[in-house]
Amino acid sequence: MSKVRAKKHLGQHFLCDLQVAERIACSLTGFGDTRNVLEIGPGMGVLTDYLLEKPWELTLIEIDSESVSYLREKYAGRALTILEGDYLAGKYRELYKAPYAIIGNFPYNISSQIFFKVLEERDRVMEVVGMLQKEVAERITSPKGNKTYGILSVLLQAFYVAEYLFTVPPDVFDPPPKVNSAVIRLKRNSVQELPCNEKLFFRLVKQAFHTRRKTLRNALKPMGLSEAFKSMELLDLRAEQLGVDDFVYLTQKLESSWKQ
Ligand SMILES: C[S@@+](CC[C@H](N)C(=O)[O-])C[C@H]1O[C@@H](n2cnc3c(N)ncnc32)[C@H](O)[C@@H]1O
Repeated sequence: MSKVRAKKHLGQHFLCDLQVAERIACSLTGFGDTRNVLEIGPGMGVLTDYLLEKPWELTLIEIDSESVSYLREKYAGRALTILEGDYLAGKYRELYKAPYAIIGNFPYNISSQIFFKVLEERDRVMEVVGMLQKEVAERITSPKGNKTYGILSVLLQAFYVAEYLFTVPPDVFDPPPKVNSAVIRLKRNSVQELPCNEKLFFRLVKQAFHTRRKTLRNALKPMGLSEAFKSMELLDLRAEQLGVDDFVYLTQKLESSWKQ
């Protein structure tokens, strides 16, 4: 089997260090009694080899047809499902009726989009182990008050416990990326539904960080604030100073101020 040619536009940087691959694969814990695992972007299967040693019901989704042919040949006769397609376009509600986990050395050009998709699927996705650019990994796992704290930190931390596991240097990939990478893990928390209008919560968080240097009173102006809402002291702060609970509280207050 000849190797797959790395295609830049698909974010293909193949992991060559088997110890790192094993460490990533072993970071998946099966949290929430989940046995169904979806690997995004398996490439030539460096993580897949280790995942196959575990008791997972494994499905791979890979956009690159050359990789898919390679994988079909490599894993012929093995108990796993290989799908060719774009993870972002997939309908996983049909594929998975039960909870599932996601793992991958993600294509860095779409790693934020992958996590927004995870948020859409949050009622089913129990655990995520992913390698991505270090900068995005820091953003997702950042606590409030940090410069890197942003939209994905708040939205994901509302529904998941986020951990930064370890940093990975560029020289373990072929071809090496220009940036450092990091592996993170998300585990679903016990929040089924936030105690506020969730659609409005998502809108408010995005609006708050849109102009993150402004106080919330100014940043949230486009949402149509009543005088009573504007007088709240919390609005003297900037978005990066607020935790998930503060955003929930603001959402509740904003919605009730519109009803008055
Ligand atoms: C960084 S490489 C990782 C490959 C392999 N897992 C490894 O560690 O060597 C990212 C992989 O994601 C695939 N990919 C890119 N965009 C994708 C998408 N939208 N859906 C599914 N796979 C995608 C690429 O073809 C590539 O194989």
